[in-house]
Amino acid sequence: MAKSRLIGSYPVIGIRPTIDGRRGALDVRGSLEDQTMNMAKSAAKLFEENLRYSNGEPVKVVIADTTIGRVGESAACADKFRKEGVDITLTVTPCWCYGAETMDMDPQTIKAVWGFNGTERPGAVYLASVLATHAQKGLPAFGIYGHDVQEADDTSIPEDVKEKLLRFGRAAVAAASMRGKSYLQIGSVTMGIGGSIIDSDFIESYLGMRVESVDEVEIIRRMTEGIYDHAEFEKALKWAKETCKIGWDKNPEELQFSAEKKEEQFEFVVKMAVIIKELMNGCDNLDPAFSEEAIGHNALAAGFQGQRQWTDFYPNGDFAEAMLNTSFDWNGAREPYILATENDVLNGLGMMFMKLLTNRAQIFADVRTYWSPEAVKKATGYDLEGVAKEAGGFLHLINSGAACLDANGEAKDENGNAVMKQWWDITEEDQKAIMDNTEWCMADNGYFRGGGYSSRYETKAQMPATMIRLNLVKGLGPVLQIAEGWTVALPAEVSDKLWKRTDYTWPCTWFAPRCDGKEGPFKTAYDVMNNWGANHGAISYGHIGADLITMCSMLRIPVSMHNVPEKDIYRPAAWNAFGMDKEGADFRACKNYGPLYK
Ligand SMILES: C[C@H](O)[C@@H](O)[C@@H](O)C(=O)CO
Ligand SMILES: [Mn+2]
Repeated sequence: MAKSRLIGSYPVIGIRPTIDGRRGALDVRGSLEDQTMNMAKSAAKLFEENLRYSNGEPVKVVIADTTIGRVGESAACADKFRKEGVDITLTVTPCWCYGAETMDMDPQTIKAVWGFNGTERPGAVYLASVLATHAQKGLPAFGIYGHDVQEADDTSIPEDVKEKLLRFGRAAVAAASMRGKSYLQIGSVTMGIGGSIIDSDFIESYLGMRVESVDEVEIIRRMTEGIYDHAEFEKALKWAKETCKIGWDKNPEELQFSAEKKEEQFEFVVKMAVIIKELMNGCDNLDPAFSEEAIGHNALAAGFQGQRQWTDFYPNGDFAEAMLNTSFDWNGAREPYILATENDVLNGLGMMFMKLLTNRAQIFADVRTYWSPEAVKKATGYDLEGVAKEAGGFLHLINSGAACLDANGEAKDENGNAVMKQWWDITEEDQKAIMDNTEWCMADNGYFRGGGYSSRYETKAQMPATMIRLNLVKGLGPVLQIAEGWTVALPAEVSDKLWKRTDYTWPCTWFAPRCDGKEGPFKTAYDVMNNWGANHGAISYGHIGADLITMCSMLRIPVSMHNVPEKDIYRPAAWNAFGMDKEGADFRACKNYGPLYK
């Protein structure tokens, strides 16, 4: 599989088996060595078998050389972990240990502690004690304590413990993967959209990333001076000509470009995609004269201005945006890029959060329209059913460009269900089905005077989905909104009527949030939209709200709105000290701890 060229380490998980240090005639420590180290090995195996980096490789896990009974062993472990690039630690124990001596004191690591629920030794008592010490020292840690007592020789991991360990692991790997990578802004503010006014301080202090910025003229320079991988471009163009189904031209006759011009624009937009890829990740195949350009911007995510100026004059960036966000291209299945359109950096970061959590391609969309049951009935005669009916209507998610093609739902799982797969599972058959169900229509001349193409598809299947929005509020800082729900499969004639009332040549997804009918932002789909923080949403396959909540607590980004069941909310133990109202406590705790990289 094609590998991305992101430079910089991926976060390593370090397991810290802690133990009661007492020797003497009964040798308490000696009696616990095997059980303690076996816990560490079980946890390491669980992580290695279930967690992957965004490049598809299994997460690397290291275990301390010895169990940790006194501070000298804590220091030796910290030293080893520093050398191994450990960003995340899990302390495990079946017994009492001396918290302040054995805890992970590294302010930069993301921490969890698993106290074995076996009553022979007080592992749970250590857990409670060391979590209190973590709170006292301003080093919040996640606590894991199994619900049911286990036999002392039981090395299995109960399901509830597994769920917390893996949620912690996925969120911590996602959060720590951002460290040291770049967000690349191509162009600048788009049509006055606030989300495209980049806030470097937020990206640096909350995410540990840096902001890179290039003017869009850099794309023209590279085209003009041939600063791109020519073989890659030829391969991309050949693939695109064979694979992209050209749709129709909706523009008035007098504004339509000639066949030659359209052909020229198609080559232009494919070359844009190759060049933006190389801007993000560099390229080993450039002419040696371009050794500077070969380095790239080490971008984990990027944004393209997308509208306007460029699009008033040049063919648009929709092909580049759509293809880079998709789980494959002319090189086959590969790690999806994150490329936001309209330079909405906040939406691009939301897409990045969910790509890192799921290793799936992401959708960028306008939260365009709420359709009530009454409005749908009036416009189409159709009575809502299923999830759309339960949500009291649905939302039209549609934006030109940066919606991954995976979202047309043409990839199928082993049972034939529509799915947006983790990128390494995408088959040739999936790729063909996805491309066969995508058209590339001429760009709307009203919005894109410079021409180009827009990807067009409809998400025809019902799939679980999560829509988020990262907002910046002056005086408060970053907040995240989360709406779990489902894509809606509307009857073709109903979808067509509604879609035709707006941008019929753009990618279209109907979305029904999970609503509860109670007063508040999740009463109906209308309330979700009416409370949404901006014009855009980032949408992922799956119900991943709980993972997002855990990851946001690691990043100290409070969650201002969500429909995740309370039982699934998992944050550092110290959050409990900030009150019983989970949302308020989250705000107070995030404010108290502040950004990780301040
Ligand atoms: C009308 C604007 O040109 C479109 O881009 C609009 O649909 C948007 O996406 C604004 O976010
Ligand atoms: Mn938009």
